[in-house]
This record gives sequence, structure tokens and C-alpha cells, in this order.
Amino acid sequence: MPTTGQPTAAKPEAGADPMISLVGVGRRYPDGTVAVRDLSFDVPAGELLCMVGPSGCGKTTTMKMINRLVEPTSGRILVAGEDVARTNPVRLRRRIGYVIQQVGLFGHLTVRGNVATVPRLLGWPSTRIRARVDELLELVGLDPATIGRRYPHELSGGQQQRVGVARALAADPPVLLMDEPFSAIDPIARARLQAEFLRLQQEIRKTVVFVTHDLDEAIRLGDRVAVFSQGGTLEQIDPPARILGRPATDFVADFVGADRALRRLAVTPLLPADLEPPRPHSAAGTNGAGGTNGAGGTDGRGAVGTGPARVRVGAPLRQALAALLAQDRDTLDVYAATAGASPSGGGTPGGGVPGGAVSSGAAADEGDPREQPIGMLTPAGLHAALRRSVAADDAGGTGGGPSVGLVDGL
Ligand SMILES: Nc1ncnc2c1ncn2[C@@H]1O[C@H](COP(=O)(O)OP(=O)(O)OP(=O)(O)O)[C@@H](O)[C@H]1O
Repeated sequence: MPTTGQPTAAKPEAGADPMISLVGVGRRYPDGTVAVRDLSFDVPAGELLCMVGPSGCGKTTTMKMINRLVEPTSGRILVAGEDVARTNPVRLRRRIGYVIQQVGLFGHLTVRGNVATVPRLLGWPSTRIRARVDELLELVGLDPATIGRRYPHELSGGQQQRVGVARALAADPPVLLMDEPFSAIDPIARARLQAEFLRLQQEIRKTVVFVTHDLDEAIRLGDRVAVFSQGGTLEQIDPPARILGRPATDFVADFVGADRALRRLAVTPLLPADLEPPRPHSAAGTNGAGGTNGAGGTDGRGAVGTGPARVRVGAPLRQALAALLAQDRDTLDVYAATAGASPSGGGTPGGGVPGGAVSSGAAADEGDPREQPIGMLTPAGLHAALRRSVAADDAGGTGGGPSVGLVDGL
């Protein structure tokens, strides 16, 4: 995948200056509606923050105050340390990419023309614009030669959304605001877009504020999730595992719902300690077919090269459960996180955002046929893993990272 011509930023460091700061921000509309009241939070550089909450709770208003599409009636907003109220709005918006649900592509311009809009406004030379457009279209998974020539009405909803992302990134802004960007897309294309966006974010590490109605989307994508209630009240801002494991208020507990234990499956990684030793047969094979059943050490569905993706240490428990259910046996071979690790980030020690662990990138991970599992997961092991994650939350922690070490503990 091509680069964006910028170094890949490291994960945000604790204590580093935030890229975005809201300090006591409020917004009262002229008709008296208080959309946001006394809101304060920081977004460190490189973080993907998802804002989630019921309709009308002030998410969009909050987002639009960051790029001055809506002016706060109280408080201050800083972007890269600069008070946005004192920044020329046009200059400000060049530093803040903006992606919305209805995309807002220009219908009379081709895909290339749309992506080139801001670089043209900035007066870039045409060779630089051409190179940048090629780079961005490839980055979002669109072929510049074919798709680049089309007009927006000749694209699927998912493709339009990708063009919207490419256009927002054109001038390489450090900040990206995304307002329900995938909500008009059907669920399958949406899951793919989410996975692709996570991979893209791992590469470009923008500071992203992402508004969504969908808690599962927030949990999947967010380094942290901000849960809002009416009046722009920030109920909790924490990593996804903590939102699910330790809701800070009754509102959050209600919002994440009674099935939060199930949602935890998506944010709890499989650890070596959850595994039994490898099955003797599956570990013993040396002929590439492994095991004695001639089916790659699995039940035949897991045959190397043709079967489902391998489950690796670090994968979310949800992926392990799905793999367990998809086969006839009641144990699952699990592979090391390192060799041929999934591009999802879930198998990458210290890498990736929490949500990255659920990237569907694992689908391509069929691995080396000679690779042997390092252990096996049983239903009891899966159960114990879930209980471990809940117990880790119950033991406390200070609200910093995910209590189950999604990022750091692998
Ligand atoms: N221009 C406006 N004039 C008056 N009230 C407004 C205006 N825009 C938004 N509001 C009100 O402010 C509150 C917050 O709206 P906002 O759009 O920020 O919420 P939201 O959480 O993004 O909602 P949704 O999820 O439905 O998009 C709502 O009560 C809304 O009706």
C-alpha cells in the first residue's frame, strides 16, 4: 500500500499535548435549545475517538464546533494548541478533513476532480495533484485508472464513501472529523469499510473524531469511546473494554445494554493462558497436512489454504467463538500471534487500536501450511477468558487503558 508521504505517527503518548481540547464548551441555539452544556475533554494526537449517544444528544453540534461550522456560545476549543475562535475558518478547515454521511461529492466532477478539490484551491502544481490523487485513491482501495474517471452517480454507496474519505485526506490534514460516515451503507459493505478504515488509520494515524449512533461501530473503531446523554453531557470517555466492563453511570450501563458481556467478546483478546496444550495430532504433523485426519490438523474445514482464517493469539474472543462454532469439533487450534500475523493489529504486539483486533483482515490469514498451532481453545477456556476479562475490570484500574491489555498486554 502506498504511503501518504508522511511518517507514520506513533501511538499517542500519555501526557503529550492534545491535538484537540474542549474546555467548558457550550452551545445554545437561538431558539433556546441547549445542545451542549459545559463540555470538556481532550483528544490526543493520533487517537480515534468515537462519540456515541442517543439522537439529539449533541454529538453533531460538538463535532461542528471543532471546525467552526457551529460557533460555541461558551468555552474554548483548541486545535493543535490554537484557539479556533481566533483562527480563520477557511484556514482552520484546511487542517481538518470532514467526512459526512451523505458524502457531499460534487456530481459534476469526476472522482479525480472531487479528490483534487482542495489541492487545486491550494494552488498545487498539476503534477503534484495528479500524484496525490493517485496515492489517495489507492490508499482507500479504488483503482485510479478506472474509478478515477467515473462520476459519483456511477459509484456504489461504499465507493462514494471511500472517495469522501480520500477527498478529506487530500491536503493531509492532521485532524479528521467523521459524522456518521458509514451509516447509510448496507451492513456488509459497512463492516468492510470499517475494517478498511481501521487499517488506513493504522497507517496514517490522524486524530479522528467519529460520530456514530451505533455502539458496536464505536466499540469496534474507537481507541476511546465518548458516551453522551442529552444536552451534550459527557457520561464517560474511556477505551471500549472499559466502557463495557465498568460503565461509569447508570446511563452508560443502560446504553451499553444487558448484552454487554457479549459485546466484550469483541474487545477481549485471546491470550496464551487461555489455551490448553496443542492437540497431539494437530501439533505432530510435519507433512503440511498435519494431524492424522489428512485435513490440516483440523476437522477438514480448517484445511490449510482453503479453510477459514486462522485464529491467532491476540484475536478477539468473538473471532475465536465464531471459528469454534463454524466447525464440528469442540476445540479450536490457535496459532502464534507472530508468524504471518493478521494485518488486523489484533495479532500485533503493542500495535493497533483496540478495535483493530476485530478487523476482518484476518480473513486473508491462512498462513504457512507447515505452521503448527501453539495451543487449543476449549469452550471452558473461552468461558474462563471472558471471566478473566470481567475480573480484571472488577479489580479496578484507573480508567487509563483497557483492563485486559488489548494493546499493551500482548
Ligand atoms: N440549528 C439548530 N437550531 C436549533 N436547535 C438545534 C439546531 N441544530 C441542532 N439543534 C438541537 O440541538 C440538539 C442536539 O442536536 P445534534 O444534531 O447535535 O444532536 P446529535 O446527537 O448529533 O443527534 P443525531 O444523532 O440525531 O444526529 C437537538 O435537540 C437538536 O434538535
